[in-house]
Amino acid sequence: MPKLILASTSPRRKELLEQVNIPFKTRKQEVDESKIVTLNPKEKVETLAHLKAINTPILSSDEVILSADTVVSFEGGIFEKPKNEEDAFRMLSTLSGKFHSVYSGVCIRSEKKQAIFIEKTDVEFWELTDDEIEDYIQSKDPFDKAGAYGIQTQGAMFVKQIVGDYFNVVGLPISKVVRELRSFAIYTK
Ligand SMILES: Cc1cn([C@H]2C[C@H](O)[C@@H](COP(=O)(O)OP(=O)(O)OP(=O)(O)O)O2)c(=O)[nH]c1=O
Repeated sequence: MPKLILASTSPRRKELLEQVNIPFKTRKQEVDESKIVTLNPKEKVETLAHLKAINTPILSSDEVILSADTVVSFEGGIFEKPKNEEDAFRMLSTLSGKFHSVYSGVCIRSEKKQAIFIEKTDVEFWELTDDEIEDYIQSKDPFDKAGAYGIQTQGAMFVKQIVGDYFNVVGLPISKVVRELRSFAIYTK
């Protein structure tokens, strides 16, 4: 049986694999994300997911590496994790009352083969007041999340509707990941 290695420090990605009962270990990857300067969200998540996968060593021939990258895209701009409170405020006030897209790129690789795919989910936010945004920023929830919100945490209160896979917004389109892992002979328990 091949062994799955999650090349991620994201607690959400770990939880989603646990949720569907796939056995795995984690291995830290080091990638300088600032090197990827493209404004195309699909290209960005695809390149970064690939970079995370190839920067994670395969230590035995039965290992399969899984990595992912998630960004928020709005009117030609890409929102990653906010750098500070001002950055988080800028992102959330820009997304207020509008639809944006969340893109995740996923890369799965073994010694023999590699698969890369992208998933998009559209999210509509209610109109947000400055007070509401400021209170949310004080909770510190935005800072480890692309677009400065967590749909699975307090950021849920901003979401009017979504079109597409909810789990993709959380950072891993888990049902597609499960299907793709089958072609690497990795299965749920
Ligand atoms: C939009 C959104 C993003 N996010 C998260 C998912 C990702 O973890 C994060 C985007 O950062 P990423 O750079 O994709 O991932 P990461 O740095 O957290 O983890 P790693 O590179 O080690 O795999 O934003 C949420 O948790 N909820 C949300 O609603």
